[in-house]
Amino acid sequence: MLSVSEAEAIIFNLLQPLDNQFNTEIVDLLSAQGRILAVPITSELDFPHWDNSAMDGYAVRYEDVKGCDRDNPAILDVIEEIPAGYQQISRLQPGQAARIFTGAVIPTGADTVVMQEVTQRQNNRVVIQVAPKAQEFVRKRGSYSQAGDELLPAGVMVKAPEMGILAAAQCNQVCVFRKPKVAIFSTGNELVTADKALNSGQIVDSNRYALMALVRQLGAEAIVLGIVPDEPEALKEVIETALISADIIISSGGVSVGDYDYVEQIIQSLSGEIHIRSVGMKPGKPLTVATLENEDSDLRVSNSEEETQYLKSRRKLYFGLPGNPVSALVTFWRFVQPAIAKFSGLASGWKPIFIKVKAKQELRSSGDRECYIWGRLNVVDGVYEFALGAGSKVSGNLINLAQTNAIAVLPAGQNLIPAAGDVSVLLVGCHL
Ligand SMILES: Nc1nc2c(c(=O)[nH]1)N[C@H]1C(S)=C(S)[C@@H](COP(=O)(O)OP(=O)(O)OC[C@H]3O[C@@H](n4cnc5c(N)ncnc54)[C@H](O)[C@@H]3O)O[C@H]1N2
Ligand code: MOO
Ligand SMILES: [Mg+2]
Repeated sequence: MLSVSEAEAIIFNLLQPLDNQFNTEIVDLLSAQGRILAVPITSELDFPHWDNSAMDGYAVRYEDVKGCDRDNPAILDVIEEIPAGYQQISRLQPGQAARIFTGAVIPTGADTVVMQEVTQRQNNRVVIQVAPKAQEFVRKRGSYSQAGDELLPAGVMVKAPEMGILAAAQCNQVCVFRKPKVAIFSTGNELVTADKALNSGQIVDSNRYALMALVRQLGAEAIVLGIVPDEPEALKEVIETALISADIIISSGGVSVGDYDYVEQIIQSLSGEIHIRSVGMKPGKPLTVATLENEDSDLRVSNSEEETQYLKSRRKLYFGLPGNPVSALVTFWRFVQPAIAKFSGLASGWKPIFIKVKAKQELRSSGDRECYIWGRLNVVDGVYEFALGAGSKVSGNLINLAQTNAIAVLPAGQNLIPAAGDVSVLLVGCHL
């Protein structure tokens, strides 16, 4: 059985991330939030665009004010007022000052700004009793970045600061990676949708809803293909459908050793290659990972020869998650989430995030497999602490998974972490 790190390495190597030759689209700036930049962003603008004032005060010539103090104040004629957005009229001559406000253009002839708090106004003259440093409170043109500098690299997800930077650079059409298309379906005769009455022996296909939420949370497009009965033909059809429209396929259920677990068999019948059949982890042992040839609908339209070759070279990644709801979510968080994040074009921040924290309670595991115990990461007196989730830690117990934001990891061979001991936890529900 593969270790978790071996399985992770196999998955990350199988990934063929979206690239900026065939997998980009142009979106309006307002629709760029949450998208991933496909090309670096530069601007012809300098930032700041011109020398401007960092303070409300007076624009002066340093020569006129250097060395002044309470006994020898500098007294200057105030020749005009320059609020932000105003274009000055006259050039500052020796012995002159201009009233200036934060953000306003530094008038020609001035090179320093004196804060108004250290001045006294006397009609149309200003008395300055504290000598500033040369060029103090002047935001020099181009001091943040120069025309042509890279403002944002490719592979960055557009969040609030990046939205501001794109706007400041007047990047109104943004080139981003297209969204990953992730097909989701569930397998099992016992399953019904949430809106159906439950007959005896039936349960709701809760995995679909949870997995759809996780896929969307990553900014990917969820293609929900519903419930597939435990019939080989039905499963084959839905996988073929998924192969046409999706980059990544996620199924849950039917990957264990039961007589109705057909996923592996059908993947092989579609000449898929199975790379992972099970992993030494609990929960999540029966995880199945495969690749299948590209039956992309794009292949049918007349592409350029180059694009056809490109599409043919792109295999589809298949994750057969275990049916147990907690197993499905834990294997998603541990493997599928970083895989989709890397596939989506993120240059960094896609790897799973583990942090070392204190365990609030004693943590136990069988020790035979790498054990994932769900719970919550809380901040107690400014320090992260991992608190166990409620209820029995069995992989069918979805109900007690509520509010989970972290999963404690006990490596194989370690079956106990004492209360207040150090534990490594996997952050879930967020990625940097
Ligand atoms: N003899 C053995 N039996 C099992 C083994 C084993 O090694 N030897 N592995 C166990 C482990 S570990 C897991 S995990 C499960 C996984 O089995 P499957 O992936 O084949 O899942 P199913 O059998 O189809 O379902 C398992 C369980 O989960 C419920 N389920 C299934 N799909 C959904 C869904 N979409 N939403 C909510 N719940 C779902 C299903 O009703 C079953 O209760 O195998 C163990 N068995
Ligand atoms: O993989 Mo199972 O999730 O140990 O129940
Ligand atoms: Mg089964």
